[in-house]
Amino acid sequence: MADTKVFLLDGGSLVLDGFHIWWNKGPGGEVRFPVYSVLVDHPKGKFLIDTGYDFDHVQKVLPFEKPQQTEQQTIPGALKLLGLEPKDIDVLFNSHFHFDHVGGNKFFPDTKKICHKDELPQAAKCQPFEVLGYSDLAFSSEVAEARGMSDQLTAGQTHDNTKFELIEGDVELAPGVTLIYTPGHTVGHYSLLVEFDTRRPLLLTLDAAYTRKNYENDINAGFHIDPVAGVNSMRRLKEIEKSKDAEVLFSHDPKSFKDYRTGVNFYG
Ligand SMILES: Cc1ncc2c(c1O)COC2=O
Ligand SMILES: [Zn+2]
Ligand SMILES: [Zn+2]
Ligand SMILES: [Zn+2]
Repeated sequence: MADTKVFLLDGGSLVLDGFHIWWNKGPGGEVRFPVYSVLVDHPKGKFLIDTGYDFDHVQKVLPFEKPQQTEQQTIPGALKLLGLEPKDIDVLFNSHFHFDHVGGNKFFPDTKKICHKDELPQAAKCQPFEVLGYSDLAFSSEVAEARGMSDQLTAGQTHDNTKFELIEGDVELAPGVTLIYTPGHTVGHYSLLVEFDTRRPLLLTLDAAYTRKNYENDINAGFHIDPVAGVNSMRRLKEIEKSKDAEVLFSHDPKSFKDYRTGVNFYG
């Protein structure tokens, strides 16, 4: 059987203050960090994990994050680089519903979508300090309506073509492709473990650890719903890293991202 391939779809970058990236630690000052999505090209299908941010949304709602994104760093542009279109994706999984992970969901009306069972109701009725994170609601007409923001929906989006299959706990999406439940950053956050025939596994923390510094020092990002759960999730990921001898990739690490394989380069 052909081996699994993992592509990182470069989604451009954003800016946050260092105290948001490393909560209570810093250092402060502007930090420009990468945003990417993950395409797992598996013999059983093409699985897309997250869809980056929508440039217009960030410009309008979070202009202070100074979005930088070329056409090729949109989801359709990144897929086109691989000779693919949104309709070629079999399953779209959102690690969580922060705006920098759902911005391209609207391109997948006919794709099976999956998320954690608690993430959807949380986005529909979130804590006051989560409003910015859960600010792009165009991934779900149900959530947009619940938050009184149906104006964010594009023409043609309905309950039916924005509905999600709900999961809980660790779930195997396909043989060797495991969603690891890592709550803390959000109630329903997931990390991703991909195992291969011909190389060591990849453990993608996604937002359970923005950077290596967060991960190695058990430092939460400034955005979290439960920092104790967040620390426990990082500790669990380190156990998995050890037991699987996995290569760890972080979601928003300016230093590490420079060495990550993006574009047509893949892991596998
Ligand atoms: C990158 C990112 N992730 C989460 C949040 C924000 C971000 O910029 C702002 O408010 C949030 O909850
Ligand atoms: Zn997040
Ligand atoms: Zn309705
Ligand atoms: Zn993020």
